[in-house]
Amino acid sequence: MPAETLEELVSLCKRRGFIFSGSDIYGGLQGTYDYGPLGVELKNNLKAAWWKAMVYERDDMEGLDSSILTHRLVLHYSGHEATFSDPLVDNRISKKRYRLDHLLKEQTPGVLEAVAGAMGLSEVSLAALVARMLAEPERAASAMNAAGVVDPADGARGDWTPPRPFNMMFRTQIGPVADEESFGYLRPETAQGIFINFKNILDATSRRLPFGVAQIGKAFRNEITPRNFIFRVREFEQMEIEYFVKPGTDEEWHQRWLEIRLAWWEAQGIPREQIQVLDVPKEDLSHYSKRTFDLMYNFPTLGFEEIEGIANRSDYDLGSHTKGQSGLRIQARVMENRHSTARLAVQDPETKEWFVPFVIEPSAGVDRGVLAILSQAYTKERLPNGEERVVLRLKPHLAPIKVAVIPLAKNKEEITAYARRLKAELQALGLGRVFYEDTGNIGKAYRRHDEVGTPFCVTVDYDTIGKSQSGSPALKDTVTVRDRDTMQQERVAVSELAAYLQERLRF
Ligand SMILES: Nc1ncnc2c1ncn2[C@@H]1O[C@H](COP(=O)(O)OP(=O)(O)OP(=O)(O)O)[C@@H](O)[C@H]1O
Repeated sequence: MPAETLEELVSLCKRRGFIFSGSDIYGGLQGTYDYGPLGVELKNNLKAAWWKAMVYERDDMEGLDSSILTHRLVLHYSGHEATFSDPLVDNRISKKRYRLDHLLKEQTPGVLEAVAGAMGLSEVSLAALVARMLAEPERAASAMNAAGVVDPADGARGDWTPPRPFNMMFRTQIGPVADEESFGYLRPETAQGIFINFKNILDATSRRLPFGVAQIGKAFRNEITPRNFIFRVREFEQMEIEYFVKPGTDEEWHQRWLEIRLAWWEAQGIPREQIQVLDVPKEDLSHYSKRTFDLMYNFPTLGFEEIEGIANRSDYDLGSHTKGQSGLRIQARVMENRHSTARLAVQDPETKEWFVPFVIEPSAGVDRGVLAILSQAYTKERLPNGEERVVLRLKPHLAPIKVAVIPLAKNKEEITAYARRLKAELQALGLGRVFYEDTGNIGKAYRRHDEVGTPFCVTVDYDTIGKSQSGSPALKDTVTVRDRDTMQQERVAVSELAAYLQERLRF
């Protein structure tokens, strides 16, 4: 059974070194987290699993690592300067600041209906209500104050300001001269780096449609209220694919990518039934989207929330960034581009006509993925002896530590030397992290490794070195291998150990 509350995960993550609050020793920096010794392994393994399945195992993909610092014009023509904003509202009494849709979601149905009624809406669709409130901010403030919208921080009625859009991009000075012209942005999504490199990639690889470009990297959003641990943060990582297709084939590819991505999450240990596919209502779609499926994972405490969006971005992005827009019959509504130096289009091999490809974009959050995988793997079990054990049932390829090598006696030189040698040999196999564990008694070591998801513990004992009083000489050069999930122990010859582990850890 997955974790029941977010709190138990937060506690495990801190205690065992998966995730720490950012800038913690100076009081913390809201919306930032640091991945600790085990967290960095889990996160790297998740990214490697994505890259392997989405790039190496397909024949229609290329990779990219574009820069985080982004030219202002990229985010101007992408539409982010004008529209990448969330609705912000302040409570004059508590001085707290909220994202309007989040604030409204926390109100009782009665209060919500009263706000909607005062805004002249009969039905309460949150997206429509927020849009109306931003269009008429003064009326919205009166509506909220009259309806008694409460501040979730203290449960008291607030005195609300008119809502206003708040752009979520981090603007930063670039270069030594601090004038109005010398600024750029930290990218709010990795996607734009792919679009602006479309021609470079095409020229370098001679790809033909359909093909995709994959990228993993940091993205930054100045979220109004970062919250829920690593679920909503200001600095996070995305794993994004921009898959370029011929217009007219986009809807079919959109469906195909939905299936591919659900199967991938399943292979990472997230069963299909724990994910709801939300066909995002028209009024909630981003400015570039023709249609979007959100994959919503059933998080403890939070309920169903997005881990990945799969959008049909039409020809909006390449159409926005291309030069010579007028000759390309672009279908999306795009801003006139007066600056681009590249034609981001392809030629139809038969008609010889130039056109702008459509884009299907599966965009997954690494951090939300890590949280979902931890939630799903977290299990509390009652053992036959009445004790409780916490075990992270991670898929072995995601486990931060693949194998722990444990000397039974930490003061017996022959045993520790043997264990160290074995650790080095196993490490050389390239399985991932192999850990030399001599920090406690064997029972404690097993429990520690259960809790962090280590699939195998290998114990070197007196039998291994041929010095057991009761054991048989045949046990020399054998070790016990304990399985995390079944807790069964097997005696395995050291000469066969590499093959034994390789078979079970292959993915
Ligand atoms: N603030 C954030 N913190 C962590 N991950 C994020 C954040 N914003 C987006 N992501 C991740 O990036 C993915 C793609 O970004 P997208 O723009 O579709 O998110 P979004 O729809 O804005 O998310 P939300 O509606 O939850 O703010 C999301 O599915 C999510 O996994």
